[in-house]
Amino acid sequence: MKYVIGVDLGTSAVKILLVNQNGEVAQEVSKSYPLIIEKSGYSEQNPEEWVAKTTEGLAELVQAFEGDVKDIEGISFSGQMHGLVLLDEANQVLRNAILWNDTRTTKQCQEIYEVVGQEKLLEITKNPALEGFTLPKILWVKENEPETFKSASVFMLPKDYLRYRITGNIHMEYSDAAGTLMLNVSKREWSPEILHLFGIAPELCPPLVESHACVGTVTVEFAQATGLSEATQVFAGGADNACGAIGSGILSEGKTLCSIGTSGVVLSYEERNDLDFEGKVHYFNHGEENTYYTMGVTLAAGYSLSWFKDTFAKEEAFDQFLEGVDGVPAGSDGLLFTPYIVGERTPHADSTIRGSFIGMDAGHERKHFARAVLEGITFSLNESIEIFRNSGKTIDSIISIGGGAKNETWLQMQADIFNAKIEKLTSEQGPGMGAAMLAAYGCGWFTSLKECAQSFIQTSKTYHPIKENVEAYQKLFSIYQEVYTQTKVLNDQLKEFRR
Ligand SMILES: Nc1ncnc2c1ncn2[C@@H]1O[C@H](COP(=O)(O)OP(=O)(O)O)[C@@H](O)[C@H]1O
Ligand SMILES: O=C(CO)[C@@H](O)[C@H](O)COP(=O)(O)O
Repeated sequence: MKYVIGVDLGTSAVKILLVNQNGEVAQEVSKSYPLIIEKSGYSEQNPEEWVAKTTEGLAELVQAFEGDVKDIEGISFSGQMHGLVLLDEANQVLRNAILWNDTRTTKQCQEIYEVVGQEKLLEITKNPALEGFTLPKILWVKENEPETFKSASVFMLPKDYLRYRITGNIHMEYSDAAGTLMLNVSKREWSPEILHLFGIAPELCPPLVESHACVGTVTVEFAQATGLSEATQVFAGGADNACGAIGSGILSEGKTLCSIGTSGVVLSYEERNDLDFEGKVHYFNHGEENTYYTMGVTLAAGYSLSWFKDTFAKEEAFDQFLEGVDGVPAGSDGLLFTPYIVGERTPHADSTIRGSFIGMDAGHERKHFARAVLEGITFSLNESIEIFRNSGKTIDSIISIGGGAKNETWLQMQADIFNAKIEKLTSEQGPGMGAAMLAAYGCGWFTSLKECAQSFIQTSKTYHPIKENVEAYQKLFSIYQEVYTQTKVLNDQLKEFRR
C-alpha cells in the first residue's frame, strides 16, 4: 500500500494526516502552539514553532508507521492564510509572523485605498483591503520597523515557509498568493502595478507554482530529523480554505462548504473569474488549476468558543464543556452572543467592533452561555450564506468541516440556522485531507482532483433542518443582525480603554 501525507498548518495547531491509496486516514497527529498577543488587535506566531512542531509530529507519525517508509510517496500542505513571514538575504526569519487575525493595519488599508483606488484594487485583486491580508502587513512593517523592511529579501506565507524548511526551495502557489492583495487574481501573476505603487521590489515575491506542483524532495537533514525518506516528493499545497474545499469535494459549481476552525468560512466554488460580488465576499484562486472560490469569513468562529472555554473552564475538554447545550432551547432562553472578539470581516469589515452578550438573565446558567456562543458564531456565518443567496445562488446543502464539525448539537444547529441540509464527512479534517489529495494527484495516483475526490471523500452523517427551530432562528437572526449597528458606537468609545 502507498501513502501520502497532508500537513495542515492551522492557527491553533499543526494537524498531520497519513492517508492511504483508498483515501483512508491511517494515522493522525496533532501538535498545538500558542498565539502571541502583545496588544489588543495583535496576533503573531514564531515560525520556528511551526517547524519544530511539524518535525516532532512527523517523527512521531513515522515512528508509529509499520510499513516501508519509502511507500510514503508524497507530502503536501494546507496553511493558515495571509500571515507575513519576512526573510533576510541568508533566508533567516526577521521577526515573528504577523497573522491573518491581526488587525493592527487599519491605517495601511486606508492608504491602499487612497493610493490604488477601491475600483482598481477590486479589478486587480478581486478583493477589498482588509487588515488580515498580507500587503497591509508589509506596509505596516515598512512604516513601523523600517530596518526590518530594509533587511527583507523575500516574503513568505506560513505553509510556504514551512515547506521551504523541508525542501530548501522557495515558492508560493496561487491559492495562497491570492490572499496577499498583490496578485492579479484573474491573470495569475504578481501585479506589477500594485508592487510599483507601494515601492515593493518584485524580488520580494516568490516564484508562483500550481498547488499540485512538485517543488522538490525532503532534505537530508529533514529526512534524518523525521525518519521520512529523502525520496519523498514535496508538493506545493494550498491555502487552508482552498484545501478545505478540495478535501470536501468542493470541485464543481453549486457546492457550498462551511468550515469552523479558528476562523469560520462559508465558501462556494466558482468556475469563472469575472463575477462581481463588489468585494462583499473574498474571491480567490482555488487549489485546482484555473478555478476559483468565493467566501465570507467570520474572524473568531472556533476562536470565540475556545476563548470562552479557556477563560471560564480551561481544564475542560470541548465535549465536557459543551455537555448540556443540547438541552437548552433554540435561542438560549433569550441570550444572544456576537462573536466579534477580535473584530469582524464578513459582512462588517470592522477591526474596532467587539463581542456582546445581550439579554443576560438571572436564570441563565453556563450551558446557556455556551449555547449562545455556538449560536452567535453560526449566525455570523449565516450572514455570509445570506450574501450568497441574495446574489442568486441556491444553497440547500452544505458540507461542514473543521473542529466545529466534531459536535452533533452544533451540526444540527447549522442545519437549523442555515435552513439547509448539513453533511458531515468521515474526516472533519478537510484542509489536511485536501493537502493529502494534492500530494496524491501530484504523485500521479489520479488524473484529476475530481477523480481523487470521488475515491477519497465520503459523507458519514446528514442533518436536516427542524421546522420549529428554523422558525425560531429566523426571528433570532433578525435580532442578531441589529446588535452590530446598536453596539458600533459604544465599541468605538470603548477602544481607548483596550490594552
Ligand atoms: N469537540 C469539539 N466540539 C466543538 N468544537 C470543537 C471541538 N474541538 C475543537 N472545536 C473547535 O474547533 C476549533 C479548532 O478547529 P481547527 O479546525 O482544528 O482549527 P485551526 O485549523 O484553525 O487550527 C476550536 O477553536 C474549537 O472552537
Ligand atoms: O483569514 C482567513 C481566510 O481569509 C482564515 O481562514 C485563515 O486562513 C485561518 O484559518 P483557520 O486557522 O481558522 O483554519
